[in-house]
Amino acid sequence: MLLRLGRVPSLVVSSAETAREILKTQDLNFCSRSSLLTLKRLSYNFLDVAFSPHSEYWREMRRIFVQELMSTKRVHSFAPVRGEEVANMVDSISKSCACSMRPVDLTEGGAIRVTLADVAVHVDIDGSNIAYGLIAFGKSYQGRKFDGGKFLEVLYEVAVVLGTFSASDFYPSSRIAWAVDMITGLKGAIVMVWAMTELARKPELMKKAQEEIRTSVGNKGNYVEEGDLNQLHYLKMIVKETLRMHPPGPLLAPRECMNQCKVNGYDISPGTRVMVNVWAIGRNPEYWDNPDEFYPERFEGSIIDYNGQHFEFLPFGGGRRICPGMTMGVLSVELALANLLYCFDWKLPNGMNVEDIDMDEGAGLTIHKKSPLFLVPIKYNF
Ligand code: HEM
Repeated sequence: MLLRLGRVPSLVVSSAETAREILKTQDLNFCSRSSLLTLKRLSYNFLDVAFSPHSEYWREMRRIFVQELMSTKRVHSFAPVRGEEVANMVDSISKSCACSMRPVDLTEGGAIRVTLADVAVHVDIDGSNIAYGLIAFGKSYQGRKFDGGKFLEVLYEVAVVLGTFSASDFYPSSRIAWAVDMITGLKGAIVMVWAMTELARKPELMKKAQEEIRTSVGNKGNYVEEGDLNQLHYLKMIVKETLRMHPPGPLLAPRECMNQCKVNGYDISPGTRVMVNVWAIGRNPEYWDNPDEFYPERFEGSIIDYNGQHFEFLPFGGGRRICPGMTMGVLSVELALANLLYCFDWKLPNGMNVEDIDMDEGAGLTIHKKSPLFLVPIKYNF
């Protein structure tokens, strides 16, 4: 579908077959990003990886990012940081359920977001020479006190201000939200919230996941550790199913066509903005049975994965611009979700029924839950 948004010809791709054409067969024609003014300023004239147009500079930056920061070895070396943050999250929820049956807010600003933002920011900033001290966020920053919450606050504020002044974006604030998510990896918060929302609507699935985790991990410690995750097949299916139904980047990050080419017989001009609608593809009945049903079992014995090779399931995109933080993002989500399910039973607040859970999605280029998710945690004791 070709739309003209302002003066920008914008191509929306909504089938797995055409997504393959864009992200694989003709990836070299479509692996640039649009040069939006807001992003240009936010990224100091595209000095980043995510928004930089295709160039020698981007190739080199991405190579460094992938090899030095996001290699499997490096991501695993951050395990203690993730463990510490997840423990903080569990402890803070434990405190609130020790005193009362008070519901906790699991959405933005709530326990989950803080945890994953901290983990992601550790890693993001660690990439530069400012370095590894930051891994212990809140502790030291080249000898100075570093306040992670404040840092995020400032980042958001700058983003919003830039969004306000830009005339060139058609969705200023949401595009900026995407930018901030991209920089900080906040999309992992989004996934956690949807996973808990879907499980709250289907208590039998939540119970099944809890049984798997509690049986497999037993009572050897207070938390699920990263080494335990390999055994948790059902949990992994829940994360996949959440990414299918609620991909945090429903249109990926907009690409830009670099060369005159043909897609499905149509002429596409250089400069055309390209959005791959992975949300629609993930809910297309041609590829998925009962696509609107949250049914993690559909991944049982299936080879479909989010590695960019299965074009009906593209939560991390594909081709040269595929998300380089995939391993890190999935690990963080799996670990945090496993701990929420291992350490607590979850109930709906008094007077609330499953049908009352609001599934509305916030508008924008990232799809977050519009209203907060309040659940009552009950500490589980072996
Ligand atoms: C569950 C969590 C995450 C999801 C669902 C996600 C999703 C995405 C998507 C859809 C894209 C666009 C891909 C494309 O255009 O084909 C992307 C790009 C990117 N992501 Fe992620 N991401 C996640 C976590 C992370 C984390 C933790 C980091 C870094 C620490 C990260 C860093 C990036 C970067 C740098 C890009 C731009 C790559 C480029 O343009 O070359 N992401 N991500």
